[in-house]
Amino acid sequence: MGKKVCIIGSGNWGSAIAKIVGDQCAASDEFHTDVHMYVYEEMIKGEKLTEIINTRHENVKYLPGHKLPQNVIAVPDLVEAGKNADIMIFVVPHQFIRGFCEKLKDHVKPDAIGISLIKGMDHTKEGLQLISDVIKNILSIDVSVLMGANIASEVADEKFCETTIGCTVDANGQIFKRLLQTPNFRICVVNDSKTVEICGALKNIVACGAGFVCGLGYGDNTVSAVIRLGLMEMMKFAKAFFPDNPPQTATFLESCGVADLVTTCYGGRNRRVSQAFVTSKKTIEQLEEEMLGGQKLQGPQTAQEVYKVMQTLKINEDEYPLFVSVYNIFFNNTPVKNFIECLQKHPEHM
Ligand SMILES: NC(=O)C1=CN([C@@H]2O[C@H](COP(=O)(O)OP(=O)(O)OC[C@H]3O[C@@H](n4cnc5c(N)ncnc54)[C@H](O)[C@@H]3O)[C@@H](O)[C@H]2O)C=CC1
Ligand SMILES: O=C(CO)COP(=O)(O)O
Repeated sequence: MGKKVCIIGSGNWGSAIAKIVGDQCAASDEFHTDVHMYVYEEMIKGEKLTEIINTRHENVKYLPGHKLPQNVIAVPDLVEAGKNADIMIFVVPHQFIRGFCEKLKDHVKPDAIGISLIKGMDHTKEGLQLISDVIKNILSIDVSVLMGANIASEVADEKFCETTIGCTVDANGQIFKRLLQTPNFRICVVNDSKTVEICGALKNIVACGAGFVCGLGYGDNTVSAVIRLGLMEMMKFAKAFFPDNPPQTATFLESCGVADLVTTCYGGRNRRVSQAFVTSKKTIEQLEEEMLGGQKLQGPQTAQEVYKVMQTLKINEDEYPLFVSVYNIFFNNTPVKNFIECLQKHPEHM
């Protein structure tokens, strides 16, 4: 019969990954051919998005211009989509994951395994929680992560790229590799799962900084400085906030680390929208609406979550000037021209 795979999410990245998963499941005996994809129902010019996907095999809103394999079946009911799945792929904007898991609770197979493609973090009274831990704690299943330099439209175009799977159970990492690796989507599996996930979340804050300096008219040298100083803050953060899981430096050299930073700081939505935030003087909400057509930014909210946890844990803000500056620009009306000061006074140069 093969393992049943379901995809929870159908945005830009969710749809691109559905292309890969659908093709791989159709071609392999290890996996059941039909793939359920949970789709948040919307009306598009009078038609349900799920009906469009199931008849025309295209997600016209979030990944227009790409055919989805016919064995990818859009399901508007979350519980129905996840029911009976052996493998669950979570790929929704991080702000929605807790609510989704609460709905799925008690409706997933006890021996199901999950993988999170979600880049972001959750802030609770106790501090920061990784998205994989949110899923794990609510659904009581093992959860791996997949993060890398993977702009969805390029992956959907089958342009070569690499990615990183972080797992705590080696056998599960290998199942996900067999499910997801293609000639143009090459996967390295590592066991430093938490660091892989932290990289995926924090690089979005750094990309906002890259957008700011581009919008302010600085050059490539400045973007590179943002990338490097951002990476130093990411590494420090991973060490300080997850002391029980010392990060392996090598993990930052995988696709999930430096490579994803470079990709997102040059071509990602966080970089593009943050640049327009400087040049257009519009709000992030307006720009998200105008530039992304329903897709969701993760960087500003992650900056806010990271800042809140620094306050909760009484962490010295001066240790993370870039993260704090991105937060202050988005949420405290700090003029964006001040962003350069966080680079000029960075502790890395003291
Ligand atoms: N798009 C990309 O290039 C990449 C995205 N990612 C990550 O993947 C995750 C998901 O991103 P995307 O698939 O790009 O999503 P997206 O940015 O396209 O977001 C839109 C999705 O959110 C859903 N949605 C909108 N309002 C909703 C609501 N009120 N309740 C529930 N769902 C709602 C929409 O139906 C749609 O599926 C994010 O954490 C992102 O950082 C990771 C790698 C690449
Ligand atoms: O994560 C991504 C590329 O790896 C996409 O980044 P954005 O969300 O900034 O587009």
